Amino acid sequence: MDTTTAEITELAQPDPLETSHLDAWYMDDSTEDQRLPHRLKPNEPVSLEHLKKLGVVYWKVNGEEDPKLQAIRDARGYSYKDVITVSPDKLPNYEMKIKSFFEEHIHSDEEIRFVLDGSGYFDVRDFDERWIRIDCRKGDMIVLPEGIYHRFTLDTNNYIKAMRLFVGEPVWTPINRPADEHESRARYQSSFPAPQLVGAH
Ligand SMILES: CSCCC(=O)C(=O)O
Ligand SMILES: [Fe+2]
Repeated sequence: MDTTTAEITELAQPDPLETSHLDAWYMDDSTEDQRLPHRLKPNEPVSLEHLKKLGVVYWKVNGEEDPKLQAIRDARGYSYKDVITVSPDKLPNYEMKIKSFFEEHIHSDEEIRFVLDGSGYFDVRDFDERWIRIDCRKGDMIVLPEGIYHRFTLDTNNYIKAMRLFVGEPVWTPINRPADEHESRARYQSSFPAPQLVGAH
């Protein structure tokens, strides 16, 4: 059965906040192993609603055959896809790659990942610079917007397999912090401005 344009548009909407579950939390400052959860005690969760304000988009996708995947690709123009496996024995130059994934950086495009297997953490900076850790597992699809400061690490399972999507020819180049003068950073800040804190208390 063909999917109509209206159906594609509907399926590609970010999941309704009340039905989505994505575990995210503010990180502690400990310099212990980056693969540990680094939750605050007590835990300070971060809602999907908050992530949305930072420009992070999320869907739950039920495998590669889920029509939602194709609908999202069609609606957002994700023409390119490949699959990356990050684990000590599957990723060439593993140590170097892992190190560069965890350097705080931005990109001049969205970073789109659909987790096919395993798990890992995407960390993004909040408006006030605090690190938010996002626990991504099988079935989670997230988009980090152009210009957001972020990094990635495996968790203690040391394994993730993810589909990477892109509009057109992929550019994976990280622009390491400081990138405050980069045009993608400026675009990010105008698209997702920090909420006005004056008078908030
Ligand atoms: C989960 S994909 C592996 C990490 C990655 O591709 C990246 O940080 O750019
Ligand atoms: Fe990145």
